[in-house]
Amino acid sequence: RERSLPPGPPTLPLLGNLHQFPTEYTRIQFSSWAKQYGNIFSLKIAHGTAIIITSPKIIRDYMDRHGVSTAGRPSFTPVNIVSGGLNVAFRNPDQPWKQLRKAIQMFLSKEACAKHLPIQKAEAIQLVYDVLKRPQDISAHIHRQAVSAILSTVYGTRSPRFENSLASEFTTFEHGQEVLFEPGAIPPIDFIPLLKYVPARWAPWKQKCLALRAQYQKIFFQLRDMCESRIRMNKRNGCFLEDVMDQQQKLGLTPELAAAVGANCLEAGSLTITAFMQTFVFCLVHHPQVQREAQKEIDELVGTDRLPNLDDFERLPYVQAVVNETNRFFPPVPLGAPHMSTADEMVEGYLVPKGSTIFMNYYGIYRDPDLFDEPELFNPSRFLSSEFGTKPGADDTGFRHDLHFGSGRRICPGIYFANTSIKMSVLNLLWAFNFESTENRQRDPQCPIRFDDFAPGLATGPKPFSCTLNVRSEQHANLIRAEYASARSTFEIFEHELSREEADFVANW
Ligand code: HEM
Repeated sequence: RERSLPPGPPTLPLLGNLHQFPTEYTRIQFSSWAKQYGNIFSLKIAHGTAIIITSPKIIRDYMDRHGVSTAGRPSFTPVNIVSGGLNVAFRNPDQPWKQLRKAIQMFLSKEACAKHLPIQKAEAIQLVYDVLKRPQDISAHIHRQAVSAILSTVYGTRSPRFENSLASEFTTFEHGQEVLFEPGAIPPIDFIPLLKYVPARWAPWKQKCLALRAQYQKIFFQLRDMCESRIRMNKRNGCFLEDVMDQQQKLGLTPELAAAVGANCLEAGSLTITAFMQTFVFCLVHHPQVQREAQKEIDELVGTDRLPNLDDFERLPYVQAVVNETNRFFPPVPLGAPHMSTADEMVEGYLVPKGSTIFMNYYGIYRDPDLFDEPELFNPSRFLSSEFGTKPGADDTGFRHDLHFGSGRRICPGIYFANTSIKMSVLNLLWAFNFESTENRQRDPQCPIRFDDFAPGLATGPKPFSCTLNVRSEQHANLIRAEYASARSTFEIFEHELSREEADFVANW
């Protein structure tokens, strides 16, 4: 390691720290190294450098304030193979990135999101209706809702059920990617480029990438073609991709780029929202006192004659604290998406050389005992006594509520869309159900959730868990049924291309 670099674990000749780079649960190893080497430390991966930041202040001062020189992305060959080089989150800020990001921002602006609100609201109603009918399948219902809301708004077609649907096909594809894309999960081909040329038969990672590429083309080209044929047949339903296709020339998008716009929204948006919602349910299942506190607050404001609405959220400080604590306890993208520096820069007295891969260790920040009292405990009340949940006397410089959505020029463009969906779903679920564990293992009552309850992956949440959600009263159940019946007219606009089985399902569900 060059002396000007931030400190880090001792290196071996040629390999650097390559032999120590974790192959899964990278977030845990990074957080433990941060304790040992500080909130900015470095790793040598052959002759490349990785910088790991575990401090909101450094994220603000370096990543946010030097947005241009930290906006690069390290080359990540597996993503490029799967997406044909068009995954916006993994592309350097070149012309196609600008085109894709501009188009995606059109879809996600506050103005555009106002148009998406009715279907987001209807999907949040179907979530509670689905849970009412099949309470033990909450995990599938959450996946379905997240995928279906984006499918409807982007492509104009929805997934009314999870099984044998676009939602399950996409989720299988997405899980395949997630496991493969976690830092450390495959050989370091981008640090040792020679490894790229190992033939597929000796490189399992390559075989997996090629299989995923075939799935990508099937799913996203088919969805784009569906929109195209709707436009040709004059049967538009106002979805975003129809706008993109109308402006394809103005936006300079080839048909492949147009398909990628939708693919990026679906990929970046659905798994992250799902990860948050799964974590939320998991934490509530194991903290009945938090449920009761949140329900008391909701009951006082909303009562039992109506479902909650989005405006209620601003008047429910404890529910807001539950959402903030869920993000702190396990951020959906624990290490963010790696950036790459495009210029030499001095940070906290150390050199961050041009070409370094930079990780923002949100997981480590939120588990830092210097910042949070008993960070391993799920305790929403910490957000009632300080804005960012930090302990008395802790320095909260650089904290913001959207810290875990990234930084600088690459900050997530979907914050508003995601938060709207999360707020509505959290409110509906808390209003309607009591969450109960159905697993037959004893947990420590002081600290019921452990780090190994969570799965590896880039965007991830708890490992599969068993629970059930019981409706709180017959009056709640009746209201949910009535709201679902009213939501049908919002759904119908996006149900013209359902398969016969899906149409039968809708008629009988
Ligand atoms: C809870 C929900 C979400 C979380 C936690 C989340 C988090 C993130 C993070 C950490 C990044 C990387 C930022 C960086 O590089 O510094 C990112 C990028 C991105 N997100 Fe999100 N996201 C969420 C929802 C969404 C939604 C709903 C959409 C769209 C429908 C979306 C679209 C994107 C896109 C397109 C990028 C790539 C931006 C770029 O590289 O230029 N995200 N997100």
